[in-house]
Amino acid sequence: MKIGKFDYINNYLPYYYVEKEKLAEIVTATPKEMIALLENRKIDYAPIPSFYYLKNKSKFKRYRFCVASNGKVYSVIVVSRDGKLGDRVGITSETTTSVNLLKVILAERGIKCKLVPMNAFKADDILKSCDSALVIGDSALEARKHFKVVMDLGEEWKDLTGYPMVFGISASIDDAEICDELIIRSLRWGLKNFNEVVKSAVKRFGIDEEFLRKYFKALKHEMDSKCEKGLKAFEEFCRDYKLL
Ligand SMILES: C=C(O[C@@H]1C=C(C(=O)O)C=C[C@H]1O)C(=O)O
Repeated sequence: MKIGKFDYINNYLPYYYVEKEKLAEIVTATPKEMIALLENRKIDYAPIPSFYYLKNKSKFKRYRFCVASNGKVYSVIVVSRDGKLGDRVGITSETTTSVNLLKVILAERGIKCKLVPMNAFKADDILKSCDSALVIGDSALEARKHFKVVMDLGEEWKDLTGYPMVFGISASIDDAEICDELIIRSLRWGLKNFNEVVKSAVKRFGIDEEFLRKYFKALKHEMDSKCEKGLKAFEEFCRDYKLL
């Protein structure tokens, strides 16, 4: 069985044990690439953007492994030079879920601005022609160092609904329960051996250890009843605003 993994630090902990023990073939890709890999049956199971899952529910089975946060997520953010949103918000080419989440948040807050889809994923590039930038994953972690965070979308969602935000959800076309069991087992191993995983990630990515600990603790990787409610609320908002 081939298992997809987001090419982001946010997938490092849950896959650490599987990769260390070589328990499965892992294929890394961006969230958008992952959809194509799964649909073309190049892989058997993977996290995919939750918005895409909601749009194509009948095509997929879904599982417990997810990429979520109950409050601040740190890696799905709008950044700018002056800390203001401005009129033109450039949207990273990597997102499927978060751009729709941003639409919901702006509409709920009554904020009007132009969302500009970009052919770029780094804040540096997006901010050349936009006032602010929605960035995700590792590019967001990098952007935090150089720009001001205008919004953390995990935090905004929690303020709006009281629920966690599920950004990505594991899915398959054919039955892949066995893959989900493996990743959940690996996730639990990672949480139990948190220090080893953090030390290894610091070495690999050269990120500040204190920040990494905070980041890994903020991420939720296993669906529970609160995440289910969060996902349902997101689906309802998206329907209300005709995004789905
Ligand atoms: C939590 C994150 O959310 C990501 C956001 C996605 C999207 O906007 O489509 C897809 C997958 C998630 O990994 C992140 O980028 O760190």
